[in-house]
Amino acid sequence: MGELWAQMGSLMATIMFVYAMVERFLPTALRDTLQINSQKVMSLLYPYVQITFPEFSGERLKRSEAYTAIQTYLSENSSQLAKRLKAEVVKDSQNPLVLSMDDDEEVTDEFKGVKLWWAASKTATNPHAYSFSYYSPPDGKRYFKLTFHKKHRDLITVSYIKHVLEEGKEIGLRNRQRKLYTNNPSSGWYGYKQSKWSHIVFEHPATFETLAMEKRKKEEIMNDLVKFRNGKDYYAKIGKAWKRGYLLYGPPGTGKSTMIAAMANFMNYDVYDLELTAVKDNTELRKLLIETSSKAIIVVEDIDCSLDLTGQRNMKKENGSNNNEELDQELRDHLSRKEEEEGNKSSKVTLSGLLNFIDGIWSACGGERIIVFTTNFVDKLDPALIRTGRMDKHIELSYCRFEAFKVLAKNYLDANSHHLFPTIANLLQVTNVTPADVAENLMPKSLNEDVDTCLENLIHALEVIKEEKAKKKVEEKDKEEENNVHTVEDVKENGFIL
Ligand SMILES: Nc1ncnc2c1ncn2[C@@H]1O[C@H](COP(=O)(O)OP(=O)(O)OP(=O)(O)O)[C@@H](O)[C@H]1O
Ligand SMILES: [Mg+2]
Repeated sequence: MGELWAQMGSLMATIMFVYAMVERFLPTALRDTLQINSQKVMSLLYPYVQITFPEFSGERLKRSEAYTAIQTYLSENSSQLAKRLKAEVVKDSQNPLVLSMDDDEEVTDEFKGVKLWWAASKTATNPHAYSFSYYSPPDGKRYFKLTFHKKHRDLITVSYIKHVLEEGKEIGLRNRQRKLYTNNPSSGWYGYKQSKWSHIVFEHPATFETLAMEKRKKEEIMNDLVKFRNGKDYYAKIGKAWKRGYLLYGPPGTGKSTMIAAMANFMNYDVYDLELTAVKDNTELRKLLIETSSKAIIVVEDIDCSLDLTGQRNMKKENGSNNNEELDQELRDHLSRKEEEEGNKSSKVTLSGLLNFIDGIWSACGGERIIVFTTNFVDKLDPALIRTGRMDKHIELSYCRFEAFKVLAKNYLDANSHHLFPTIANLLQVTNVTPADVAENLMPKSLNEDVDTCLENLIHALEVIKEEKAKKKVEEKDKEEENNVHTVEDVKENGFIL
């Protein structure tokens, strides 16, 4: 055995010596030929292809999207197989602790029957280069290495990598923490902390299940949303931008804002709450649109109050305090200056600007976006704004009827049925109360209030409303009759013959 080791040692020494001689004395051209041929021999002996995906490519500024997507893909699909895992706290993720494979760990994957190997590695840094330095050596550059047999080159480079990147992005979007954005006034768009939108984590708990609404109507909206979500290819086929507009209208407290939150939770989308009065002009509006991401709901609440879409602002000006004769000149001047200032400050977004925002050429950028407008007065809106194609689906949220009440009773009291339900059903048919009012009455106000007390409270409130309504009706009838009598007396007095 000792002899064998001695022979091995001398063989190695000879090889090293020959290699050094070749390096030193062989002409460069000959050396290159030798190298190419040796690589050919190696590739015959080792028929595998390797692709590396570095964490930072080029300038070390931005993490490579491909690296992040691969990491997410591998965390979800292969981390169960890895023996050594790395735990990272990832910001903006639903589950902040994400496990991924550790450095120098290898996992296998399979694609259409082909086996592949993924390894997480790190380039080594030379510690001697930092031996006299105050700083510790930097971490090596991380990368993923994909290895597969060369006969599957086309399948892997064309289909598999695309599949991994798409799936990784999809998982990332699914696991991300959703955000609620609101637009900043343009004075804050530039400078050190420039941003057009500010955000917080979106945590509204509303769902379609808790939304008080007729079941049929609810299902119709959910089906519409699902169809939209799965419609990427369809929209491309018909040559339409992948977006859909919803107009939610109804009296205050009927659940328009709640429905938007339910939609966002159902679709797993971010919400951009656009405050139009803070947008100076159409150009700013377009810039804001460009900065929105895909998989988002863009909301404009109370559209009738946000913009001069109805000619209201002019009316307000005409009736303004400046016309008051009693005001002295100085005060009038002051008010007119102030109005002018406000006019300059306020939004110059026009109807055509908003229409362009919804379905102009720019609106197609980003894709997969829902635009929602809400209003209390649908009749006040310009028909151009809500025509089909812009606002594709009009949803009326109305007063609370029995079916909606049952959802609220289940949400607030865990009551699926009760002997007081029929009384409530009858009362709801003759009173126009909003789900917000019903919800308020159903909510227990103290620890002593049980289901019976809450339902009785609601019945009492509904009866009061019913009585008031009846009283109002009688008063209106009396007034009408009184007017009729006056008319008859006037006619008599003026000598007309009936
Ligand atoms: N359909 C509903 N289902 C469940 N809860 C509702 C519903 N409508 C109203 N509510 C309750 O009433 C509150 C007010 O509702 P919401 O803010 O959604 O009304 P809105 O229609 O947006 O009113 P506004 O026109 O004043 O903006 C909500 O917090 C919710 O608890
Ligand atoms: Mg609202």
